[in-house]
Amino acid sequence: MTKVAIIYHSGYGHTKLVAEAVAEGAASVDGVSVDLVPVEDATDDLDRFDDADAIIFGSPTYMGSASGPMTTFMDATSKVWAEDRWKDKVAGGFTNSGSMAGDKFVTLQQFAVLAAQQGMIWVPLAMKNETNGPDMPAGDPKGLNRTGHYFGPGTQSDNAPAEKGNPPEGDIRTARAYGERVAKAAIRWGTGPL
Ligand SMILES: Cc1cc2nc3c(=O)[nH]c(=O)nc-3n(C[C@H](O)[C@H](O)[C@H](O)COP(=O)(O)O)c2cc1C
Repeated sequence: MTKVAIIYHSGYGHTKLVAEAVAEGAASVDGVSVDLVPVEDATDDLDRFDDADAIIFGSPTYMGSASGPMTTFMDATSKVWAEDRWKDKVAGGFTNSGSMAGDKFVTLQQFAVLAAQQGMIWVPLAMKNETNGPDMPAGDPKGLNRTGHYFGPGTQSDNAPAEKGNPPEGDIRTARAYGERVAKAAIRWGTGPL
């Protein structure tokens, strides 16, 4: 069994919906089990991820960076770093925010740098923005990767309750596809030392 952990923070529920879509995509791959963990349960229980083959980090973008609870978690992983415990695990990340851009890229970069410090193997989204062709207007909520982030999903929700349609279906589909991609990458990368 290949194990994919998704560690996320969500203050108001929007990023949680994205995290659930990432989990759904990963779980759709044969032979993959998923551990979807709110960051509040992860920071003091880092041993939980010892046997994960892939770890995906998710956070809303708050004030142009990962949220406070997520950066507290990131600091706590220095214990793991000191012992190289996440070295050679596959890594990924996603963020959700209110604006189409909203400085989401900073949050994705934070996750990629965390992965690099931990010696992990980062998996980018590898998905074209479906909404800049002639068939769909830029940013169409039905489109895949409509915010044009390549590091990982950069989804957008309106300042309204988190529910079906907010974030919109295109972003949820993008998140599902990313979960599936990271799970497949974990299978390809393999589980044991060389
Ligand atoms: C403290 C705070 C800071 C925010 N900063 C940003 C920001 O820098 N860029 C942005 O696009 N949206 C920003 N937003 C909007 C949130 O990213 C947006 O509401 C998101 O959906 C929240 O996700 P959550 O429901 O998972 O907490 C901010 C919201 C809060 C509460």
